Amino acid sequence: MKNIYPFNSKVGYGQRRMQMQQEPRLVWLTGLSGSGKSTLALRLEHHLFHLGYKVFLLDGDNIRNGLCRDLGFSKQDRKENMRRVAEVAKLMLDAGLVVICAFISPYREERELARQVVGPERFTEVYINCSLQVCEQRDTKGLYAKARQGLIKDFTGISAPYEAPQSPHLLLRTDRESIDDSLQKLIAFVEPQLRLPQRMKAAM
Ligand SMILES: Nc1ncnc2c1ncn2[C@@H]1O[C@H](COP(=O)(O)OS(=O)(=O)O)[C@@H](OP(=O)(O)O)[C@H]1O
Ligand SMILES: Nc1ncnc2c1ncn2[C@@H]1O[C@H](COP(=O)(O)OP(=O)(O)O)[C@@H](O)[C@H]1O
Repeated sequence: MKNIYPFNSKVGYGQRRMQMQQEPRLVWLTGLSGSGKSTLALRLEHHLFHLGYKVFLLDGDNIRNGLCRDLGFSKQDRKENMRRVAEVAKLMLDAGLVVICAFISPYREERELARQVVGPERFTEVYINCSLQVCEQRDTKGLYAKARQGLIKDFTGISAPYEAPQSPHLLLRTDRESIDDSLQKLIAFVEPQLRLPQRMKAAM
């Protein structure tokens, strides 16, 4: 790094958490296209918002419409996609927010990079596990059909790899349970992680 002089804010991280009354955390949803990432992420965001949490969702399709519109789906581009998203998520966590990320994020190495960028203690990995067969049957956007016809290259699960998490914090079998069941498990796992310790609540 040349001629760059990063500096620290005069506002401490503890002060921000107290003002926001929450533990900033990145909830990272990974899984195949059509596995249920967006469905669950949207509902989790909505639920947490109405409980009073300051929460924001970053979703692949939306981010690729702006910040990452110059990126495709080669391994290199997916890696850059993850790097940018992880850096943005870090800033949002540092500002005190709860962040939900919904990205296929097919490479273990890239998910690990995201974990390191934001700090492992603030990172919760949720594996949205749905068989390729069921995702393909759902084919909510018609992308699998196009991929099978060779109209989309590097399509995850068809012509590009998906490396499943080996020890996710939470695993949801969305091909075997209802949306409500998956959502309840997700909320029950995540929400307690967002509560400030009692002593910090008392300090406000
Ligand atoms: N080749 C290929 N492979 C996978 N997905 C594709 C592809 N081309 C377009 N799409 C659409 O892009 C969405 C995935 O974007 P992500 O940013 O989550 O992908 S990645 O994390 O960089 O792998 C994905 O959204 P989801 O279906 O919500 O996962 C698709 O709508
Ligand atoms: N348990 C479940 N969790 C999430 N989605 C589910 C579940 N069961 C069925 N679905 C359906 O699967 C589809 C998932 O699509 P989507 O959320 O767009 O996936 P992704 O964002 O991973 O591409 C939706 O049509 C949804 O209604």
